[in-house]
Amino acid sequence: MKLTIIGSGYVGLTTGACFAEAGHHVMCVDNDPRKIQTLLDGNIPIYEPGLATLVKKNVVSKRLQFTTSTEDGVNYGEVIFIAVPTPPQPDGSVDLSYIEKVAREIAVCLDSYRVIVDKSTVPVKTGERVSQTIRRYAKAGVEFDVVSNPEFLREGSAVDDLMHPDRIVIGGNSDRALAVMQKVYEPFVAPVLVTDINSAELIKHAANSFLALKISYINALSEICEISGADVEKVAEGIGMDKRIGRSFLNAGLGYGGSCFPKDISAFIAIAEQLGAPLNLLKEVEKINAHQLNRFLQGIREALWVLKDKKLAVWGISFKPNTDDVRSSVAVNLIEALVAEGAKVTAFDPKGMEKFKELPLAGKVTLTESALEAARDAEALIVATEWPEFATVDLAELRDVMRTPLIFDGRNLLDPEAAASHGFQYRGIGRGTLPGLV
Ligand SMILES: NC(=O)C1=CN([C@@H]2O[C@H](COP(=O)(O)OP(=O)(O)OC[C@H]3O[C@@H](n4cnc5c(N)ncnc54)[C@H](O)[C@@H]3O)[C@@H](O)[C@H]2O)C=CC1
Ligand SMILES: O=C(O)[C@H]1O[C@H](OP(=O)(O)OP(=O)(O)OC[C@H]2O[C@@H](n3ccc(=O)[nH]c3=O)[C@H](O)[C@@H]2O)[C@H](O)[C@@H](O)[C@@H]1O
Repeated sequence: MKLTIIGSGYVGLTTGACFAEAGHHVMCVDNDPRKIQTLLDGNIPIYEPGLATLVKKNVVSKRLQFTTSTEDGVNYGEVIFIAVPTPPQPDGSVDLSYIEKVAREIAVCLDSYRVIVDKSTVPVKTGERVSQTIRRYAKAGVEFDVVSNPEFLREGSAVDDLMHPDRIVIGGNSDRALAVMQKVYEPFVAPVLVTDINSAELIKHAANSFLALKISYINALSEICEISGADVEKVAEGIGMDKRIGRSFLNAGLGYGGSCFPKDISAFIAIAEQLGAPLNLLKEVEKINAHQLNRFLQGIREALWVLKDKKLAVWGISFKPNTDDVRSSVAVNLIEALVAEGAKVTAFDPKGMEKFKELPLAGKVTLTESALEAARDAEALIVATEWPEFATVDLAELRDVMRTPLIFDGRNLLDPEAAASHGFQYRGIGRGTLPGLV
């Protein structure tokens, strides 16, 4: 099939490449000419494991192409996916202006029947507005259907998530459009759940919110563990062994970040309130998330007494491992707080430093070539992102390069006993009874 994707960012590009890999012909559109030029030059604007190979292969086989022209895209694809940003507004609700603009842009180019699919994460009832907008701006009599097909990929494992999804959700109110969508997903072996548009939109916000709720639950427990002398890692294991609960998303840490959870949870709260069915439970999830970073910072202050002019090493800048994405990264928020208190921060991230350099904060931080280099002469080391390579660092060497042996492990990545045996004072998250506590 011929498919078009409007918005060639994280979701658009990874989805486009995977659709092409599955045998479709895909045109990816973006209104950022620099992004499209980068792609036409054979470069990939994001780091995502496996993506570069997939894009190159499908460009060579001419299954994947790039353009800045929405008109070309609308003429090309039988199905037009919308994958543009849905950023938060100051009040937490979603800025839907990108979606509305694309709806108008598609409408004026429509000449014959198309299925228009919303892949961006949007509040319930957005599909209805997209449909009304297209109808208003399109030529009289032109046929189209709007479908909601939310995306569940995770950054860092996007290619695998897209090629082998847990489920595919298709929300539509027309049999004609649903039949087209079944054809789009025919090459993928995954259960398909067909719903109405509103339910599909709601599933996306509800799924992300539930995952965030799980994280906040274990983070709230981590505080009790610290006070009572229990170990949150064991508690998570014990809870997670119950199949009804599951161990995943019970990693205590600095809280959730990234370009999706923070904005999607606040968006869900806002739309629920707007519809008259407030989700106060999620307000608590947000509070716990903010409290977790504040608590961690307080622990650093208590141990170091004064942060001003102290040299602090931070390992990890990206919002999670295996991505270069630093959008709404808790690691960045942490660095910002340390810098604001006058600390001299030295940081290293395997992939996230280039994108970090685009932020004004980067001018106030020393970036290094390696994790050990960041830790040289540091008075404390803070682990902010759980890159696997940090876990295998030679602790003896680390002890040698650091000025004073303090580790604050915001992701429970290092082995506390090994750290203690190398003379470190170690503080993790919710690891109350462990040796060598700071
Ligand atoms: N990043 C992720 O892991 C996931 C994101 N989502 C959702 O997908 C949507 C997109 O997110 P990302 O891909 O991360 O955003 P992004 O910012 O990486 O990409 C969006 C792209 O859309 C382009 N764009 C904006 N307006 C346009 C227009 N009028 N015409 C053509 N292109 C236009 C931008 O230039 C940008 O390249 C959001 O709603 C997000 O919540 C859903 C699942 C996963
Ligand atoms: O809507 C989206 O954009 C996506 O949001 C998340 O994916 P992503 O943000 O890429 O990454 P996650 O692995 O979910 O991690 C999100 C945040 O939660 C944190 N986290 C995750 C798991 C955990 O146990 N503990 C924890 O603190 C991570 O450090 C990270 O800051 C969801 O997992 C995807 O299913 C969804 O498609």
